[in-house]
Amino acid sequence: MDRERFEEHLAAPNGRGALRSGGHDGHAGGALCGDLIRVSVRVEGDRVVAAGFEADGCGALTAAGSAAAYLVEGEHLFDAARVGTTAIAEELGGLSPGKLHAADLAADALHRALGAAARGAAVPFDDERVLVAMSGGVDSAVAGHLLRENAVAVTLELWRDEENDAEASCCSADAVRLARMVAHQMGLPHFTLDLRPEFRAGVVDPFLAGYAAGETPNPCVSCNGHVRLDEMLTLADRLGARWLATGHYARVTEDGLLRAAADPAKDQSYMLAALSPASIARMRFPLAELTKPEVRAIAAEAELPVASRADSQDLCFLAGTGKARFLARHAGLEDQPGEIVTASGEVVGAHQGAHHFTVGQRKGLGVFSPEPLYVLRTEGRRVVVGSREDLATRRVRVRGARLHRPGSEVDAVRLRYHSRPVPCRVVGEGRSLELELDEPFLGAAPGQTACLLRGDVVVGVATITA
Ligand SMILES: Nc1ncnc2c1ncn2[C@@H]1O[C@H](COP(=O)(O)OP(=O)(O)OP(=O)(O)O)[C@@H](O)[C@H]1O
Repeated sequence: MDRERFEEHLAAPNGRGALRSGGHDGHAGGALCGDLIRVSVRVEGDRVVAAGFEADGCGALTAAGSAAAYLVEGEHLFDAARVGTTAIAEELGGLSPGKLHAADLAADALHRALGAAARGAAVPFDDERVLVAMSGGVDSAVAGHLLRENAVAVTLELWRDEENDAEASCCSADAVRLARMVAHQMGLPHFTLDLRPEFRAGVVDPFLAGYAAGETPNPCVSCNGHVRLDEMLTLADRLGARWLATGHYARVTEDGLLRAAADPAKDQSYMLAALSPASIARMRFPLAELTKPEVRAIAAEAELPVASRADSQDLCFLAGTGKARFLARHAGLEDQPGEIVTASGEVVGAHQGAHHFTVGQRKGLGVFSPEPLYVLRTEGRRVVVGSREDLATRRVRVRGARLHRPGSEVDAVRLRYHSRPVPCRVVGEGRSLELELDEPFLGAAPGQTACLLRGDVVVGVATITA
């Protein structure tokens, strides 16, 4: 460690107290670690014209804030967005492992400030440039790697609360740091975009309302369709990027519709079903033709530090919490005991709360029966169960339908993320439709997405209704 640069930054910090107003702020640290830092930048066009910081903590934090402000002021926005923990530590002549935390916090704050400022930036348009959505997972890291010649990276902060529900998930600060490190290792500019208010209003609140109304909502479909990809496309405009790429497994047809990925086991077109054709026209899915083992092999070959990182398993905001606790905390959906009854009204058991059940559910009913029993529906506090035959349906009503092709072209529907498409016919017109299925389907749950297909091409989307 070379103390000289460190001491210089400490003795005469660059930009300390600067930009109390007129810039965009990013904050990092908190009560837990005892260090707090604000970094501010003012961006005009494609340049960082001013930078400043304020730090409350150890000397290393002040030096790191000063280094961050010094490294980005006067720089092109993309060069500023290439400054991370390593560059800050290097500017300080190297930091001991104990002090590296200060550089991490300064980089966190800097990237939040750059992300906020980027929403008002105006970088000249480049037909080849692609904004890559990097979550800190292996899929999007490989997407970034494959497009690295023309890529700029962004990571979204979607959810964080006092009890840190999602500390292990794609939305947490750790995942943002990891994504930033991977992007910087590839030489890419990286931005952190704080979408917590939009995510709360557009995804979490409707999710909570859906459960409160006895439905089983599909938050990832609405997040992709109406929140995160729209916001990233707007950012792409600001950063002069024509394209937006993600690590989803999906394809785009020549006439601009979504199509299932080459690997049916990984296909995520269902999760993207609510994307508008205008958005699809700007999307790139570099993993479209790959299998997961191929993606991991590319990551290992390129020595990406996330090559063996586990896939995400749950909704990002539920990680570390579980649905029941989340619903109790955020929607006040406390357990309310009730009866489990058959369709004819016979009481066959008891439960702790109807919101724990989904139409089609078989496990966890706690009812002894010679024949398997399934949840048919919930009625207030009562959970109605029945046989497989009772559950099977050949008619499904949907609401909020949006078709990109005439209804007569729909030949199948996927009624759950991992279920097989069922051949069907659309009856009716407008936003409320009926689907006549060629074969019975078990467990069409109100609130879930109905992904309307022609072959393996997504030609429409709707929500299953009661
Ligand atoms: N917080 C985030 N910030 C930026 N992009 C994200 C974020 N979360 C997800 N994405 C984008 O959406 C894609 C699909 O997200 P999903 O949550 O399904 O993760 P995944 O399939 O486990 O992918 P990955 O391995 O990249 O995390 C990701 O590959 C990434 O491009």
